[in-house]
Amino acid sequence: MSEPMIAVEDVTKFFGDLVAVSEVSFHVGPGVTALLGPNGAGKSTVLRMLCGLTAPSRGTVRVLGRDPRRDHTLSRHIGLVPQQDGLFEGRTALEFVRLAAELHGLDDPDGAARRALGTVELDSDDHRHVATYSKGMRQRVKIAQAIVHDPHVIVLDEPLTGLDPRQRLHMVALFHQLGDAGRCVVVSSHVLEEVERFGSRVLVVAHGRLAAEGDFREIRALMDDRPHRLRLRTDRPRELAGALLAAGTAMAVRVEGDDLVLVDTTDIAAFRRAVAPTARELGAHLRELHGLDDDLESVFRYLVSRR
Ligand SMILES: Nc1ncnc2c1ncn2[C@@H]1O[C@H](COP(=O)(O)OP(=O)(O)OP(=O)(O)O)[C@@H](O)[C@H]1O
Repeated sequence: MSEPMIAVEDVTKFFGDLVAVSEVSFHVGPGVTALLGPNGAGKSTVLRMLCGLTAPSRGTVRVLGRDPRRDHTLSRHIGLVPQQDGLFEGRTALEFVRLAAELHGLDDPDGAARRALGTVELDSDDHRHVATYSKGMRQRVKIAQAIVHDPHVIVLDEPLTGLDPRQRLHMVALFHQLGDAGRCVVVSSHVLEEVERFGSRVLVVAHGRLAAEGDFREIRALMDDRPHRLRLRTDRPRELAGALLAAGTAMAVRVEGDDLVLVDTTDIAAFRRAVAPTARELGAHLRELHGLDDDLESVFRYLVSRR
Protein backbone atom coordinates (compact mmCIF):
# COMPACT_ATOMS: atom_id res chain seq x y z
CA MET A 1 0.00 0.00 0.00
CA SER A 2 1.28 3.50 -0.74
CA GLU A 3 2.27 5.74 2.13
CA PRO A 4 -0.69 7.45 3.87
CA MET A 5 -0.93 11.23 3.44
CA ILE A 6 -1.25 11.57 7.21
CA ALA A 7 0.26 9.10 9.69
CA VAL A 8 -0.27 9.67 13.41
CA GLU A 9 1.48 7.04 15.54
CA ASP A 10 0.92 6.66 19.26
CA VAL A 11 0.61 10.39 19.86
CA THR A 12 0.12 11.86 23.31
CA LYS A 13 -0.10 15.58 24.10
CA PHE A 14 0.13 17.06 27.58
CA PHE A 15 -0.66 20.61 28.61
CA GLY A 16 0.94 20.64 32.07
CA ASP A 17 -0.85 17.85 33.93
CA LEU A 18 -3.72 17.72 31.46
CA VAL A 19 -3.66 14.90 28.91
CA ALA A 20 -5.35 16.50 25.89
CA VAL A 21 -4.56 13.62 23.49
CA SER A 22 -3.69 10.12 24.64
CA GLU A 23 -1.95 7.39 22.60
CA VAL A 24 -3.77 8.18 19.38
CA SER A 25 -2.84 6.42 16.12
CA PHE A 26 -4.49 6.71 12.71
CA HIS A 27 -3.72 6.99 9.00
CA VAL A 28 -5.55 9.16 6.49
CA GLY A 29 -5.49 9.04 2.69
CA PRO A 30 -7.16 11.10 -0.03
CA GLY A 31 -10.86 12.02 0.31
CA VAL A 32 -12.90 13.42 3.20
CA THR A 33 -12.27 12.16 6.73
CA ALA A 34 -14.25 13.44 9.70
CA LEU A 35 -12.84 13.88 13.19
CA LEU A 36 -15.88 13.59 15.45
CA GLY A 37 -15.93 14.26 19.17
CA PRO A 38 -17.52 16.38 21.90
CA ASN A 39 -16.10 19.74 22.96
CA GLY A 40 -12.75 19.38 24.67
CA ALA A 41 -12.14 15.90 23.21
CA GLY A 42 -8.82 16.92 21.71
CA LYS A 43 -9.83 17.49 18.08
CA SER A 44 -8.26 20.94 17.68
CA THR A 45 -5.08 19.72 19.35
CA VAL A 46 -4.83 16.85 16.85
CA LEU A 47 -5.44 19.23 13.93
CA ARG A 48 -2.89 21.71 15.26
CA MET A 49 -0.31 18.92 15.48
CA LEU A 50 -1.00 17.96 11.85
CA CYS A 51 -0.21 21.54 10.85
CA GLY A 52 2.94 21.73 12.98
CA LEU A 53 1.45 24.44 15.22
CA THR A 54 2.09 22.38 18.33
CA ALA A 55 4.37 19.39 18.93
CA PRO A 56 3.28 16.00 20.25
CA SER A 57 4.65 15.25 23.73
CA ARG A 58 5.12 11.64 22.61
CA GLY A 59 4.71 9.72 19.38
CA THR A 60 5.10 10.87 15.79
CA VAL A 61 3.08 12.88 13.30
CA ARG A 62 3.92 12.60 9.60
CA VAL A 63 2.23 14.52 6.84
CA LEU A 64 3.22 13.50 3.30
CA GLY A 65 5.96 11.46 4.98
CA ARG A 66 7.45 14.49 6.73
CA ASP A 67 7.50 15.97 10.23
CA PRO A 68 5.39 19.16 10.24
CA ARG A 69 7.40 20.59 13.17
CA ARG A 70 10.77 20.20 11.47
CA ASP A 71 10.08 20.54 7.77
CA HIS A 72 8.93 24.09 7.19
CA THR A 73 8.52 23.58 3.45
CA LEU A 74 5.57 21.36 4.37
CA SER A 75 3.36 24.40 5.02
CA ARG A 76 3.35 24.81 1.24
CA HIS A 77 1.30 21.58 1.09
CA ILE A 78 -1.05 22.08 4.05
CA GLY A 79 -4.05 24.41 4.27
CA LEU A 80 -5.70 25.17 7.61
CA VAL A 81 -9.17 26.59 8.24
CA PRO A 82 -9.01 27.52 11.92
CA GLN A 83 -12.00 27.61 14.24
CA GLN A 84 -11.47 31.29 15.10
CA ASP A 85 -13.12 33.97 13.03
CA GLY A 86 -12.58 37.69 12.64
CA LEU A 87 -9.06 37.79 11.25
CA PHE A 88 -9.74 39.96 8.26
CA GLU A 89 -12.55 42.37 8.96
CA GLY A 90 -11.24 45.42 7.12
CA ARG A 91 -10.24 43.73 3.87
CA THR A 92 -12.06 42.52 0.81
CA ALA A 93 -12.11 38.77 0.23
CA LEU A 94 -9.66 39.16 -2.66
CA GLU A 95 -7.22 41.22 -0.56
CA PHE A 96 -7.30 38.68 2.23
CA VAL A 97 -6.84 35.62 0.05
CA ARG A 98 -4.19 37.38 -2.05
CA LEU A 99 -2.24 38.12 1.13
CA ALA A 100 -2.22 34.39 1.93
CA ALA A 101 -1.00 33.70 -1.63
CA GLU A 102 1.81 36.26 -1.20
CA LEU A 103 2.84 34.70 2.12
CA HIS A 104 3.16 31.36 0.33
CA GLY A 105 5.39 33.03 -2.25
CA LEU A 106 3.16 32.18 -5.22
CA ASP A 107 4.19 33.60 -8.61
CA ASP A 108 0.78 35.01 -9.43
CA PRO A 109 -0.94 35.78 -6.10
CA ASP A 110 -3.79 37.70 -7.71
CA GLY A 111 -4.61 34.91 -10.17
CA ALA A 112 -4.35 32.24 -7.46
CA ALA A 113 -6.62 34.25 -5.12
CA ARG A 114 -9.22 34.71 -7.84
CA ARG A 115 -9.15 31.00 -8.67
CA ALA A 116 -9.53 30.03 -5.00
CA LEU A 117 -12.46 32.43 -4.56
CA GLY A 118 -14.01 30.95 -7.70
CA THR A 119 -13.73 27.44 -6.23
CA VAL A 120 -15.73 28.52 -3.17
CA GLU A 121 -18.15 30.44 -5.41
CA LEU A 122 -17.36 33.94 -4.16
CA ASP A 123 -17.08 36.98 -6.41
CA SER A 124 -13.47 38.17 -6.40
CA ASP A 125 -14.56 41.61 -7.61
CA ASP A 126 -16.84 42.16 -4.61
CA HIS A 127 -15.60 45.44 -3.08
CA ARG A 128 -17.29 44.98 0.28
CA HIS A 129 -15.17 44.26 3.32
CA VAL A 130 -15.52 40.73 4.68
CA ALA A 131 -16.87 42.27 7.92
CA THR A 132 -20.15 42.71 6.02
CA TYR A 133 -20.28 39.06 4.90
CA SER A 134 -22.62 36.39 6.27
CA LYS A 135 -21.16 33.62 8.41
CA GLY A 136 -21.33 31.20 5.46
CA MET A 137 -19.51 33.61 3.15
CA ARG A 138 -16.83 34.24 5.78
CA GLN A 139 -16.26 30.51 6.14
CA ARG A 140 -15.84 30.29 2.39
CA VAL A 141 -13.26 33.12 2.47
CA LYS A 142 -11.37 31.16 5.15
CA ILE A 143 -11.46 28.07 2.94
CA ALA A 144 -10.26 30.08 -0.06
CA GLN A 145 -7.22 31.28 1.91
CA ALA A 146 -6.56 27.67 2.97
CA ILE A 147 -6.61 26.33 -0.61
CA VAL A 148 -5.04 29.27 -2.47
CA HIS A 149 -1.69 27.47 -2.71
CA ASP A 150 -3.35 24.24 -3.88
CA PRO A 151 -2.29 22.15 -0.85
CA HIS A 152 -2.46 18.33 -0.76
CA VAL A 153 -3.79 18.30 2.80
CA ILE A 154 -6.64 20.54 3.97
CA VAL A 155 -7.53 20.68 7.65
CA LEU A 156 -10.80 22.32 8.74
CA ASP A 157 -11.64 22.90 12.41
CA GLU A 158 -15.44 22.87 12.95
CA PRO A 159 -16.15 24.66 9.66
CA LEU A 160 -19.93 24.08 9.78
CA THR A 161 -20.58 25.71 13.16
CA GLY A 162 -23.10 28.52 12.91
CA LEU A 163 -24.06 27.86 9.28
CA ASP A 164 -27.65 27.43 8.15
CA PRO A 165 -28.66 24.13 6.43
CA ARG A 166 -28.26 25.52 2.91
CA GLN A 167 -24.79 26.87 3.66
CA ARG A 168 -23.86 23.52 5.23
CA LEU A 169 -24.89 21.61 2.12
CA HIS A 170 -22.80 23.93 0.03
CA MET A 171 -19.78 23.41 2.31
CA VAL A 172 -20.10 19.63 2.35
CA ALA A 173 -20.28 19.63 -1.46
CA LEU A 174 -17.09 21.68 -1.48
CA PHE A 175 -15.30 19.21 0.84
CA HIS A 176 -16.23 16.39 -1.53
CA GLN A 177 -15.12 18.35 -4.55
CA LEU A 178 -11.69 18.77 -2.92
CA GLY A 179 -11.61 15.12 -1.77
CA ASP A 180 -12.60 13.85 -5.21
CA ALA A 181 -9.72 15.87 -6.65
CA GLY A 182 -7.34 13.70 -4.59
CA ARG A 183 -6.86 16.08 -1.66
CA CYS A 184 -6.73 14.77 1.89
CA VAL A 185 -9.53 16.70 3.64
CA VAL A 186 -9.82 16.37 7.43
CA VAL A 187 -12.88 18.05 8.95
CA SER A 188 -13.64 18.20 12.67
CA SER A 189 -17.14 18.31 14.11
CA HIS A 190 -18.98 17.64 17.37
CA VAL A 191 -22.27 16.82 15.64
CA LEU A 192 -22.91 13.23 14.52
CA GLU A 193 -25.67 14.17 12.07
CA GLU A 194 -23.35 16.67 10.44
CA VAL A 195 -20.66 14.03 9.96
CA GLU A 196 -23.21 11.60 8.52
CA ARG A 197 -23.85 14.13 5.81
CA PHE A 198 -20.18 14.04 4.85
CA GLY A 199 -20.77 10.34 4.11
CA SER A 200 -17.13 9.75 4.83
CA ARG A 201 -14.71 7.86 7.00
CA VAL A 202 -15.04 8.88 10.63
CA LEU A 203 -12.50 8.99 13.45
CA VAL A 204 -14.26 9.37 16.80
CA VAL A 205 -12.24 11.13 19.49
CA ALA A 206 -13.41 11.30 23.09
CA HIS A 207 -11.47 12.24 26.21
CA GLY A 208 -8.33 12.55 24.12
CA ARG A 209 -8.56 8.96 22.86
CA LEU A 210 -9.50 7.46 19.52
CA ALA A 211 -12.79 5.84 20.56
CA ALA A 212 -13.84 4.35 17.21
CA GLU A 213 -13.09 4.58 13.53
CA GLY A 214 -14.82 3.42 10.38
CA ASP A 215 -17.28 4.22 7.67
CA PHE A 216 -20.00 6.63 8.89
CA ARG A 217 -22.58 3.79 8.65
CA GLU A 218 -20.48 1.59 10.93
CA ILE A 219 -20.19 4.41 13.45
CA ARG A 220 -23.95 5.04 13.37
CA ALA A 221 -24.61 1.29 13.85
CA LEU A 222 -22.19 1.17 16.78
CA MET A 223 -23.99 4.06 18.42
CA ASP A 224 -27.45 2.60 17.84
CA ASP A 225 -26.45 -0.87 19.10
CA ARG A 226 -25.00 0.40 22.36
CA PRO A 227 -26.90 -0.40 25.59
CA HIS A 228 -29.63 2.15 26.28
CA ARG A 229 -31.31 2.96 29.56
CA LEU A 230 -34.89 4.24 29.59
CA ARG A 231 -37.30 5.33 32.27
CA LEU A 232 -40.97 4.57 31.92
CA ARG A 233 -43.93 5.30 34.15
CA THR A 234 -47.00 3.10 34.20
CA ASP A 235 -49.85 2.13 36.52
CA ARG A 236 -48.77 -1.55 36.33
CA PRO A 237 -44.97 -1.43 36.63
CA ARG A 238 -44.34 -5.01 37.76
CA GLU A 239 -46.51 -6.63 35.07
CA LEU A 240 -45.11 -4.47 32.30
CA ALA A 241 -41.50 -4.99 33.45
CA GLY A 242 -42.06 -8.76 33.53
CA ALA A 243 -43.67 -8.82 30.07
CA LEU A 244 -40.86 -6.76 28.51
CA LEU A 245 -38.27 -9.06 30.03
CA ALA A 246 -40.13 -12.22 28.98
CA ALA A 247 -40.48 -10.96 25.39
CA GLY A 248 -36.73 -10.32 25.26
CA THR A 249 -37.31 -6.62 24.45
CA ALA A 250 -35.52 -5.59 27.63
CA MET A 251 -32.17 -6.93 28.79
CA ALA A 252 -32.74 -5.91 32.42
CA VAL A 253 -35.51 -4.12 34.33
CA ARG A 254 -35.77 -2.52 37.74
CA VAL A 255 -39.02 -1.40 39.34
CA GLU A 256 -38.85 1.61 41.64
CA GLY A 257 -41.69 3.02 43.73
CA ASP A 258 -45.32 2.67 42.59
CA ASP A 259 -45.02 3.48 38.94
CA LEU A 260 -41.41 3.66 37.76
CA VAL A 261 -39.53 1.08 35.65
CA LEU A 262 -35.89 1.45 34.59
CA VAL A 263 -35.16 -0.56 31.46
CA ASP A 264 -31.85 -1.55 29.87
CA THR A 265 -31.96 -2.61 26.23
CA THR A 266 -29.44 -3.14 23.45
CA ASP A 267 -31.99 -2.78 20.67
CA ILE A 268 -33.56 0.61 21.18
CA ALA A 269 -35.54 0.54 17.92
CA ALA A 270 -37.15 -2.85 18.71
CA PHE A 271 -37.89 -1.68 22.25
CA ARG A 272 -39.64 1.47 21.08
CA ARG A 273 -41.75 -0.59 18.64
CA ALA A 274 -42.72 -3.22 21.23
CA VAL A 275 -43.40 -1.21 24.37
CA ALA A 276 -46.79 0.28 23.47
CA PRO A 277 -48.36 -2.98 22.14
CA THR A 278 -47.04 -4.86 25.21
CA ALA A 279 -48.61 -2.29 27.53
CA ARG A 280 -51.88 -2.40 25.60
CA GLU A 281 -52.09 -6.20 25.86
CA LEU A 282 -51.71 -5.93 29.64
CA GLY A 283 -54.20 -3.07 29.86
CA ALA A 284 -51.42 -0.93 31.38
CA HIS A 285 -51.25 2.84 30.86
CA LEU A 286 -47.92 4.11 29.63
CA ARG A 287 -47.50 7.55 31.20
CA GLU A 288 -43.93 8.41 30.32
CA LEU A 289 -41.10 6.99 28.23
CA HIS A 290 -37.82 8.78 28.46
CA GLY A 291 -34.29 7.90 27.28
CA LEU A 292 -31.78 8.55 30.05
CA ASP A 293 -28.65 8.49 27.93
CA ASP A 294 -29.58 9.92 24.56
CA ASP A 295 -27.09 12.75 24.75
CA LEU A 296 -24.00 12.58 22.60
CA GLU A 297 -21.71 12.71 25.62
CA SER A 298 -22.97 9.32 26.85
CA VAL A 299 -22.59 7.88 23.35
CA PHE A 300 -18.95 8.91 23.42
CA ARG A 301 -18.53 7.54 26.96
CA TYR A 302 -19.81 4.20 25.74
CA LEU A 303 -17.46 4.14 22.76
CA VAL A 304 -14.48 4.93 25.00
CA SER A 305 -15.48 2.21 27.48
CA ARG A 306 -15.46 -0.44 24.72
CA ARG A 307 -11.78 0.07 24.00
N1 LIG B 1 -2.90 25.60 24.80
C1 LIG B 1 -3.53 24.90 25.74
N2 LIG B 1 -3.18 24.98 27.04
C2 LIG B 1 -3.81 24.24 27.99
N3 LIG B 1 -4.83 23.39 27.74
C3 LIG B 1 -5.23 23.27 26.47
C4 LIG B 1 -4.62 24.02 25.40
N4 LIG B 1 -5.24 23.68 24.26
C5 LIG B 1 -6.20 22.77 24.57
N5 LIG B 1 -6.20 22.53 25.89
C6 LIG B 1 -7.07 21.58 26.60
O1 LIG B 1 -6.93 20.33 25.95
C7 LIG B 1 -8.19 19.66 25.88
C8 LIG B 1 -8.53 19.36 24.44
O2 LIG B 1 -8.79 20.60 23.80
P1 LIG B 1 -9.12 20.74 22.25
O3 LIG B 1 -9.30 22.19 21.95
O4 LIG B 1 -8.11 19.99 21.47
O5 LIG B 1 -10.51 19.98 22.16
P2 LIG B 1 -11.61 20.01 20.99
O6 LIG B 1 -12.07 18.62 20.83
O7 LIG B 1 -11.05 20.69 19.80
O8 LIG B 1 -12.75 20.85 21.62
P3 LIG B 1 -13.36 22.26 21.15
O9 LIG B 1 -14.18 21.95 19.95
O10 LIG B 1 -14.14 22.69 22.34
O11 LIG B 1 -12.16 23.13 20.84
C9 LIG B 1 -9.19 20.56 26.57
O12 LIG B 1 -9.31 20.13 27.91
C10 LIG B 1 -8.55 21.92 26.50
O13 LIG B 1 -8.96 22.73 27.57
